[in-house]
Parts: sequence; structure tokens; C-alpha cells
Amino acid sequence: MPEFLDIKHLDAGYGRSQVLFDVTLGIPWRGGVAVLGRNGAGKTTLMKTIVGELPAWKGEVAFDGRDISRRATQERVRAGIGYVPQEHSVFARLSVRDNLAVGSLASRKADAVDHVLTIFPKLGQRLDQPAGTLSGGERKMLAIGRAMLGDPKLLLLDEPTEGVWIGVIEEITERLIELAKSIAVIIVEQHLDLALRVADYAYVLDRGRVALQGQAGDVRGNPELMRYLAP
Ligand SMILES: Nc1ncnc2c1ncn2[C@@H]1O[C@H](COP(=O)(O)OP(=O)(O)OP(=O)(O)O)[C@@H](O)[C@H]1O
Repeated sequence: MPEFLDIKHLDAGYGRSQVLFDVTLGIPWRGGVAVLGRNGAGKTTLMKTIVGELPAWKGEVAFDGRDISRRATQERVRAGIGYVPQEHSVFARLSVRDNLAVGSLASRKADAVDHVLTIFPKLGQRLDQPAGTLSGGERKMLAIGRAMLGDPKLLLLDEPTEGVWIGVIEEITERLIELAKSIAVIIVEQHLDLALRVADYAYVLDRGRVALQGQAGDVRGNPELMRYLAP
């Protein structure tokens, strides 16, 4: 049976510099999948290629049974792909309320903002605060919340706990575990334990190729893993 997101033999990169080589991976319609690898392995490049910010040079990206490799980012988002990039994912000068209001324009559900505030109640206490003055953790919550407003069926998270105080990391992790029970979540994350708690399955990239993959528990215990994560 085809996967919900089915990537086959994908090559991609920037200008003439190839970053992804023959990447094949499948994501089920529900549950968490981790993409691991050392700095520069190609994790962000893979996320950008899935959402269409970068073109696929070769290969196929199929989502929900359709080839989306040549579709514009907006169309992919409309089809149900939500993306939380590593940086710049909130409007710093706008209040939390207005950030959510802008995001909800694309929403199909009238109660989408309320739903986000249920997931992240902390945001409800900060509605009038400019997003640029939020803590790192609150900003990530807002960025994830904004992506959730589009009611995604697949959520791509690029380092959702980067720059987040350790006390808040647990809170975000628990929400992601919860989200992955109802939608598909791809998580790129430096915190290995966290990533493998959210994910049921993991892919490890090494210099743009899938070097290792398997059930989260098996990957965690694989002696090869540290070789691919070491700087
Ligand atoms: N805009 C760009 N132009 C040219 N090369 C780029 C660009 N962005 C990234 N690269 C290069 O592509 C390679 C993969 O980068 P990518 O950001 O995908 O890695 P990553 O696994 O997400 O790393 P990190 O964990 O540091 O975020 C790196 O060698 C990087 O220098």
C-alpha cells in the first residue's frame, strides 16, 4: 500500500550543489517520523523540498496518492502540509492574537484559533504581546500553532525545540506526542531522546543519503547511530 507521503529517489540541492541523493522514504498517515543526522546532513533541505520551497531535481514526492513534485508551495499547504521552519516563523512585530488571526485566514475551521489555544494555553495568556518579545519556547508554540491553523494532515517540524529552555521542552514534546496520535508528524530534532519519543520510525541522513532507518527503538539501540550523528 502506498504511504501517505511517498518520496522516491529524490535528488535536490541549491544551484549546482547537490545536497540530497536518491532519498526514498515513506510516512504513514498518522504518527511521528524523525529525520536525524549531523549538521549539514540535508534535513532542512529535505523539509524544504517536501513543502516545495526547493524544487525536486529528480524523483517523486507523492502526498495522499498524488504526485506533488511540481506543485507550488501554496498548493501543497492547501492539500494539507503544514511547515514550521527552523527560523522566522512568526511575525515579530504583530501580537500573538494577530499572528493567529493572519494564520487563521487560511483556516477551514471557525474554531481553529480556540483549538490552538487549547493545545498551547500559554499563548492565551500572551495574546496582546508582540511575538518578537515572546520567550523561545512561546515563539515555537506560536509557530506550531500557526501551522496547525491550516488544519494540516502532515506537519513538518524543523527543530521545534531549538533555543527553548529545558523546562518548556517537555511541554512542547508532550503536545507533539499528542498531535502525532491524530496526524502525521515529521520531526527534525537535535535532541535524540525527544525525537525518538515523538517518532515511531526514524530515518538517519548522512551526507544527503538515507544511511539508516527503522523503528525508533531499534534505531536508538543501533550501534551505527552515533557514527552518523557525531560531528
Ligand atoms: N541556501 C543555500 N545555498 C547553498 N547551500 C545551502 C543552502 N542552504 C543549505 N545549504 C547547504 O546544504 C547542505 C545541507 O544543509 P541543511 O540545512 O539541509 O542541513 P541540516 O541537516 O538541516 O543541518 P542543521 O542540522 O545544521 O540544520 C549544507 O552543506 C549547507 O551548507
